[in-house]
Amino acid sequence: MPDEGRNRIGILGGTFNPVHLGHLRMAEEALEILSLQRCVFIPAWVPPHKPNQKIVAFEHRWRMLERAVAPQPHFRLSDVERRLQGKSYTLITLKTLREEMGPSTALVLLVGADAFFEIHTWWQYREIFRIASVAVFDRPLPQPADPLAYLRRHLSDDYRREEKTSRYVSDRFLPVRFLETTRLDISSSRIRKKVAEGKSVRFLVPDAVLDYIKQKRLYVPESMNREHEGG
Ligand SMILES: Nc1ncnc2c1ncn2[C@@H]1O[C@H](COP(=O)(O)OP(=O)(O)OP(=O)(O)O)[C@@H](O)[C@H]1O
Ligand SMILES: O=C(O)c1ccc[n+]([C@@H]2O[C@H](COP(=O)([O-])O)[C@@H](O)[C@H]2O)c1
Repeated sequence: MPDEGRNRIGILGGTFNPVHLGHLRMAEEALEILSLQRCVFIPAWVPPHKPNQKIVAFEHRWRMLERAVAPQPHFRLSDVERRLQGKSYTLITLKTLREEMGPSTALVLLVGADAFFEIHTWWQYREIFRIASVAVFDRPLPQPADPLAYLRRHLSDDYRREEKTSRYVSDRFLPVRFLETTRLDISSSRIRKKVAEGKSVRFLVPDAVLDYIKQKRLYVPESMNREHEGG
């Protein structure tokens, strides 16, 4: 179904371990550039591709997101992946949201370039491109990637660049857009590392998230937490 006249909702899934200003800026720019009604943040219950990573409890990631998202009128938080349990496959999430939101809503999946160029490894990834259009956000990548070659190789060789809109379109799948957005070289992994080393992460996460990290002593090595408890 074409997007015209439908509510357009941005879907930003992630581990959010923790949520940071890169995520929030991504949602803010998506609202503006893509004329979205709102942007929904979806913390993964079990991120499918991070099996060996130490991830803080869903409850902590949720509470940090609440603090980051709640003050923003066009941002929402969804517990759909908590309700679904098991591994958080994006296709299942999108299908569930489509049922919940109904056909008058057009879903726009928001992903960073690092995640996008791995999307061919996601579960039944082709189906994702039938349910949601995709918007890709600039992020420094280890190697330059060619969007058209990638789409043709992994999805359909009829993908082409529409000059007027600069979207990549196909007769079989929904459009994909690469956005020129503010590049913020902020990542959750770098934030966790800094906290573990006792360094400041102020101005990388919202103050309310920083307070939560400090209060719960998240990302601090176990040994230091033991020292803390011991006085
Ligand atoms: N600074 C950023 N700029 C653009 N996109 C981002 C940025 N940080 C995260 N994203 C995107 O947001 C989504 C969720 O990211 P995620 O929660 O895994 O954060 P992360 O910073 O990439 O985490 P980690 O460093 O632990 O891998 C992904 O699509 C990711 O590409
Ligand atoms: O569906 C999949 O197979 C799949 C594989 C890897 C990542 N994802 C989703 O991509 C989003 C970003 O994932 P991550 O691991 O970079 O935080 C998050 O919503 C994940 O659930 C989804």
